Parts: sequence; C-alpha cells; structure tokens
Amino acid sequence: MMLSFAKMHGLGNDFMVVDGVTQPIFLNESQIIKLGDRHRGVGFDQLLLIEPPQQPDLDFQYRIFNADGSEVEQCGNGARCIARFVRNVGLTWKHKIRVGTMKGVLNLQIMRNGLVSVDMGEPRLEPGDIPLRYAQKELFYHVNLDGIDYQFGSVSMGNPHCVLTVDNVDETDVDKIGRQLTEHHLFPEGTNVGFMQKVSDSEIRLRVYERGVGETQACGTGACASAVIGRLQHQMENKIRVYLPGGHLHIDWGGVGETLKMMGPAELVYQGFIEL
Ligand SMILES: N[C@H](CCC[C@H](N)C(=O)O)C(=O)O
Repeated sequence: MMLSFAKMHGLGNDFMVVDGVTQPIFLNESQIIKLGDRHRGVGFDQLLLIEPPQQPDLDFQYRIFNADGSEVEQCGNGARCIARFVRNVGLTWKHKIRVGTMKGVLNLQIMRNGLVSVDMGEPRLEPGDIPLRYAQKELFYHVNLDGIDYQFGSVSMGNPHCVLTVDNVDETDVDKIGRQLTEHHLFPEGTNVGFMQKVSDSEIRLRVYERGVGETQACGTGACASAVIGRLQHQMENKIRVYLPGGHLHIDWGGVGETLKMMGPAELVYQGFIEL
C-alpha cells in the first residue's frame, strides 16, 4: 500500500503527519518504529494520525505515536502542525478547529500572524491524574537518583510531565537524568522530563527529555508544563515566553482552574509517499 504523508515540524520537533480521513489506515507498533527510523524510514519524533471525529461537535480525532511506537495522550507541537495540515490538504476550510484526543478536546486556531494558537485545556495537578505515585499533591516532589536528591514539579497536560529547575540548562546532563526519571517507578506510565532555567518572571529556558523519544529540539506540552510549574513554584507571570533549543513558544495561563493557551509556529517541510 502507498501511504501519503506530510513531514512537518514545530520548532524542530518533527512529525510524520498521516491523513487517516481520506486514506483509512491501521499502523501497528513495528510499522511505526520502521517509519520513524531516521536512516531507513521517514524519521520523526512522533507520527500524527488524523481520523474522522468520534463526536458530532468535533472536526477530527488526533492520535499521537512516539518514535518507539507507543501511543500517547497529547502532543502540543503536533497539534499546531495538524491544524496547518488539515487546512493545507483541504480537509477543512475552518480557521478554528476542534480535535478529540485520548484525553480531552483541543481548540486550535490559525492566527493571522501565521502562528497557531492551541487551547490545551486545564493542567491537572493531582498525582492520580498525572499519574504520579505520591500520597498527596505537593508543590515540590522529591526523588533520589544514585544518591543525589532532586526536587521537581509534576503536572499532566494530558500527558505526564516532571519539571526540574536548574541553574543553567546548557550545563545539565539532560540525557542521564532524563533516562533515569522517564521510566522511574514514581511514574507508572513513564513521564516527559523538563529541565527549566528561570531567566526572568516571564521567560524560561527549557530542554526536554521526551518519553518514548529522548531529548527533542522542542516539546509543546513540556513548555506548557514548565510554565505551570514556573508560575506555581517561582511566582512567574501569566504570560511566559519559553525558549527551547529549536525556538520559542508563547504560553498564557491564568492559574489553577484556568485553561492554558500556547501559541507558536507549524512548518511543512515536504509531502511524500511511502510503500507500507
Ligand atoms: N513524548 C510525549 C508526546 C509528544 C510530546 C511533545 N512532542 C509535544 O510537543 O508536546 C509523551 O510521550 O507524552
């Protein structure tokens, strides 16, 4: 079977975007791993599959698969890319698009400035919602790795995030600590691991070790998570600019009980076909 797809990225977090509306498709884990191979396949951090909506008030269903083949609940950079994709290929002419995911609904909007805005819903802070094996919700959680104590914040954006505050992201062993934490028993479903450096009350530098991938050039839900933890732990402002290795995102969160909005770019690299 020939599969048509688009290669896209959000600040270097790269995706294979597949239209499962006009070409209904089922991809198993080994096919996804093979497609994600950067030498023998298309190569991507995530594969994004767009399917017909499961409810009448939605435009599409949006499914996300990490490069290791695991299906996951949310992808912020990917959400911006699918908004651009469904318009580019004519699956919709709307500028405001509602998509269902494994955990909730995303409201996407293509802005006049060329960026894409996403209402990511309400961050979830209860351990049971993350999920995080801790007796009760804490502002600072603690873990000991190889005899070193770390404190972190934790939040779900639909997917789990653990956020550590560091003095300098450039001098942090993201790969070592990220590997230790992403599959730590505190996180029964694994976690994405963000390393944030507070630059000012409205600016964060961030690197993210992503569950199922490793360090990426950008992580949309990771940027959201760092803004939430930055506001709660470090009294940062509502509007935060998050600088990732691949570029920056705008986050706006009014505090607990409010939904969080993210705005950033979504780029098409090429469209192609591949033999499955
Ligand atoms: N690795 C993540 C999914 C992709 C998140 C990231 N690419 C984003 O933009 O939010 C997870 O396993 O939850």
